[in-house]
Amino acid sequence: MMKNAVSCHDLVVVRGAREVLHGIGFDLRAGSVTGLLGPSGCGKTTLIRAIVGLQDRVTGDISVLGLPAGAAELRGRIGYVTQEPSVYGDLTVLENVRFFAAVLGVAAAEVDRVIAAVDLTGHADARVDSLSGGQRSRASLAVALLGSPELLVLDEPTVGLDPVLRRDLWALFHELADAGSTLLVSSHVMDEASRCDRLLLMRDGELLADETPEALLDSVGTTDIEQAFLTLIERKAGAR
Ligand SMILES: Nc1ncnc2c1ncn2[C@@H]1O[C@H](COP(=O)(O)OP(=O)(O)OP(=O)(O)O)[C@@H](O)[C@H]1O
Repeated sequence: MMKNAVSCHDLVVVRGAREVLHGIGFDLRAGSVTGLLGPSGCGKTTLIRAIVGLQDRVTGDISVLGLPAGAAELRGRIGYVTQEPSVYGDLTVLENVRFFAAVLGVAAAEVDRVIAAVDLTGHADARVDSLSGGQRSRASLAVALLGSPELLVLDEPTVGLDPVLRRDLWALFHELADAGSTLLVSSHVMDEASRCDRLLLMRDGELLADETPEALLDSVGTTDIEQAFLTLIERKAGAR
């Protein structure tokens, strides 16, 4: 089995007139849930877009499931959920999922499974534009789960969700990882960090940490991820 689902080295990305990622490197172990955490604007979405092969002006190496990021053979092997819902508002949840299953050539039996996985069975016949924001993002997630992709990249999937749904979604992420998928989940909510197998902490286009939550807390002698993040920022400023 492949050890690393993603390997990045010396990743630099320029957007507009600015360099927004400044030489990032890390590996994502296959079958794990990695949290990509950092404040708004630090470059999480840019990094995610580079991994899924959608970002222009990328230099450095990114290997995804053993292939260069963006390779045509990766289509169907990666599920990507953006911050914007990617489902049609004028179709029901069921119609959306059936449509994307047909487009992707995924067995019809998968449709009910992915809707149940995101806990939308009770809303399967509701039009997406009548759902709450959190329900809409779960409908997008259901589509991303079609075909059981080996790599799932989720950009802030828990924004706006209540604590119970957040807990249930994190439980789902770990079930998917236990079944062999690799997940990269971005968030700017630090308290989600403890739910991850591993953390990438970002700030201003750089990685401040690439650790397990426990190792990160130990290394700065705190029990609070937010405090750990602040300490790392101070250490970095002191080292300059
Ligand atoms: N289309 C663009 N053109 C130029 N610069 C951009 C563009 N999109 C984003 N940026 C800049 O790139 C930087 C990283 O943005 P990015 O969206 O990756 O951050 P983020 O960490 O995902 O933020 P958020 O948590 O708010 O989604 C920001 O400084 C942003 O202003």
